[in-house]
Amino acid sequence: MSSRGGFDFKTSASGNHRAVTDDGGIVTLMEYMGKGGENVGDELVVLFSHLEYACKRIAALVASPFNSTLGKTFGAVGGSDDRDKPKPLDIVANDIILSSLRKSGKVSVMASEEDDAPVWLADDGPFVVVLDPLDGSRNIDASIPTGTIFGIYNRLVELDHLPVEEKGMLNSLQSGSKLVASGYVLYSSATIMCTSFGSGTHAFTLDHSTGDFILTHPHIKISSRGQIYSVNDARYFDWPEGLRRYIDTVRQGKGQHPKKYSARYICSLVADFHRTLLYGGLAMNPRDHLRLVYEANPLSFLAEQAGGKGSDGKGRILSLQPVKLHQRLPLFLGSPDDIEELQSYGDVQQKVNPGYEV
Ligand SMILES: O=P(O)(O)OC[C@H]1O[C@](O)(COP(=O)(O)O)[C@@H](O)[C@@H]1O
Repeated sequence: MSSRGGFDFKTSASGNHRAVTDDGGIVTLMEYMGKGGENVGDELVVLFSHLEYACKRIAALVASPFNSTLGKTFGAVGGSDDRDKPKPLDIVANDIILSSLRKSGKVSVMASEEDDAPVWLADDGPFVVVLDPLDGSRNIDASIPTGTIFGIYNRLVELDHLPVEEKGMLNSLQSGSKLVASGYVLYSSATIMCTSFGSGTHAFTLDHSTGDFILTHPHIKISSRGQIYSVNDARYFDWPEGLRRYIDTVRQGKGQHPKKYSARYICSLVADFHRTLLYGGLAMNPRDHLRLVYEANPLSFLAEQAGGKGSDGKGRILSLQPVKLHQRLPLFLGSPDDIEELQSYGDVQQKVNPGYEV
C-alpha cells in the first residue's frame, strides 16, 4: 500500500490501484479535490460540483429511451418553425452545461464547440471553461459511446477592462500550456470522468447507486509503447506518403517496436482516447478536423499528465497559440515512443479533405 495526496492506494493482483481512506472507505471526486486530497481550492471544487451535476444529467439523457427521437438532427434550431421540434442532443447537452456553469458563479466565460462565440457569464468568475458538450453525437442512435470534453483556465484579470466580446474571445484563446485543469466524461457501459489538475491524470467512475464519481484509476500512466493504432483507415488513399508508410510499417510489425499493431476505431474521440490512455498506442485523426481549443488542448493535457504526448504531427499541441476559436488541426495522441516514431516519418498531416459523407 502506498500513500499519495492524503489517500492510501491498494494495488490489486492485476496491478490496478484503488484509492481508499484510512478507514478503508472509497474516495469520491469531491473528496479527492478537497482539503484531504489534492486541495485544488474551494472555487474549483464548486465549479466541478456543477460540471459533475451537468454531466450526470447528460449521462442519463444519452441512456434514455427517448433519445432515439432527441438524437436525430433536425437542421438549424431556434427558428419559429423549429419551436416544437426536439433539439439535437448536443444542443441539449450544451444548454445543460451552460445553465450549470452559470449557477456555479465561478465561470466568467464559457466557449463551446456548439456556439459561434464565447458566452460571457459573470464578471467576477475566476475561471474560463472551453468545451465540446457532446462529442461523437453522430453515434448516439446506435448507442455507441460519446463524451464531454472540457478545459479550464484562470480568467485573465488584466483583460477585465476590455469590452465583453473582446475579453471573452481572448480569455478563450489561451494556450493549452496555461490549462489549470482539463477532463472528459465518457458515456459508455460506465460513465467515467477522467481529469487532471496538473498533478497526474485520474479517472472516477460514476456509482449510480449514490450518484458519486468514485476514484477508480488514480495516477494513470500510459505505457511508453502500445500495440494499437486508432484511425479512420478508409482514408488511406487520402493520407500523405509518410503516414501511409508509418501505418504499413507498424501493422507488419516492422517498426521500432517489433510487434504487429492492431487497429481499433470507434469514431468517437473520447472513447478512442480513453482506450489509448489505458492500453497505450495511438489515437489519431490526421486531417484538419478536430478542434484545438475544445478537443486537442484538453486531451493533450491529460495525455501529458499521464506521461504521454499530444501532437499535431509536427510538434507539441500545448505549445500552439490558438488564433481562432473553432480552429481545426490534425491530432495524434498517445504513448510517447509511438508518437515520436510517427513524427519521425515527417509527412503525416493529411492535406486533402474532400468532404466525407460518413
Ligand atoms: O470522420 P472522421 O475523420 O473519422 O472523424 C471522426 C471524429 O469526429 C468526431 O466525431 C468529432 O466530429 P464532430 O465535431 O463533427 O462531431 C470525433 O468524435 C471522431 O473522433
